[in-house]
Amino acid sequence: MNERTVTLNTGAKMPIIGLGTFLSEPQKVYEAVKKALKVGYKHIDCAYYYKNEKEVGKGLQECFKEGIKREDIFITSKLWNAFHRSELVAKGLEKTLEDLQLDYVDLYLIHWPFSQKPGSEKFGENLEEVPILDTWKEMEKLYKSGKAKAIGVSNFNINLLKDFIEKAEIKPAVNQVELHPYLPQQKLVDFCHANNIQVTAYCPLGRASNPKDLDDPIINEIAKKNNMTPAQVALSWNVQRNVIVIPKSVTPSRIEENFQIKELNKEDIDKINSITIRSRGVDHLKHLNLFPDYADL
Ligand SMILES: NC(=O)C1=CN([C@@H]2O[C@H](COP(=O)(O)OP(=O)(O)OC[C@H]3O[C@@H](n4cnc5c(N)ncnc54)[C@H](OP(=O)(O)O)[C@@H]3O)[C@@H](O)[C@H]2O)C=CC1
Ligand SMILES: O=C1CO[C@H](CO)[C@@H](O)[C@@H]1O
Repeated sequence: MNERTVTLNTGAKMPIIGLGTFLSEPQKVYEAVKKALKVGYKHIDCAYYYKNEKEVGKGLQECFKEGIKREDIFITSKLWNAFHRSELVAKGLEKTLEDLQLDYVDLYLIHWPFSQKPGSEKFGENLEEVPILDTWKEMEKLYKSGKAKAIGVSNFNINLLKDFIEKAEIKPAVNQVELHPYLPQQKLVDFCHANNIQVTAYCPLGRASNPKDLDDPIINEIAKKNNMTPAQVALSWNVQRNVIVIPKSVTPSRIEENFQIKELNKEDIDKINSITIRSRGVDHLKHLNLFPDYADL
């Protein structure tokens, strides 16, 4: 199952499992990237905001020297909220490319659907209004320049996407949102798929949620029965609905474990779908009070 890919609206294939890098300390992420590519990952999820792209880049370059080909690896990065002004979008990507030591990224996402003043590093400080479609126009230019082989969004709900799909010249290839058994957001996933937008699950192990998906008795029972770990069950569940997963780990054994997923039978999938506990771990938008329909995000 770990060899599966999804096809983007550009025709490119995106590996269904990638390595997440948020909160991965710089020196650890360097080792994590090397370990991941060694055990077969072909996809790394990065962001300017994570402040470790230089070390991700170092790890990638070392792997390329050892024979892994750049074109076989799928790299995602994200435009930080402080680079939404038209004149800053290309600069945001340039900084990322410089840090990653790459000529292009395979996918570049608008990280959040709101803007912060230039120079803002802390989430949610110094908000400012920049029309998101102006930012998107610049993203389209990056796509046309070849520096971003595909472009997409993150943390968009159905309402925000509807407007995009209507007005954007180039439609978003991907929407990256929080998805795990305690936050399935099936309506959003279905909407994206119906509109040829692939979906990436962040926090696929429920890192920020409370209660924890990985402690759930149903997930644990299914794991035990199938000789899997709870993490593998949570990842397989998303992959089996064609959702890309980007579990983060800096622990070598977990990096390997998260790549060894197995097909669950329909009965197990139905059981996971019958779980009614809901928990959103990343709920900044609620606190910023920016989107009245946040609940749908
Ligand atoms: N677009 C966006 O706004 C967002 C994007 N992201 C992206 O999604 C990625 C994944 O989400 P993230 O928030 O990191 O959360 P995850 O759900 O991937 O959980 C990561 C946590 O789980 C631990 N872990 C990893 N593997 C296992 C395992 N097999 N068993 C038990 N625990 C495990 C990790 O610990 P350890 O490392 O110590 O092994 C880490 O503490 C991010 O790293 C980032 O790339 C995340 C949030 C928001
Ligand atoms: O990518 C991200 C990682 O997770 C954070 C929340 O804990 C988000 O704020 C951020 O967008």
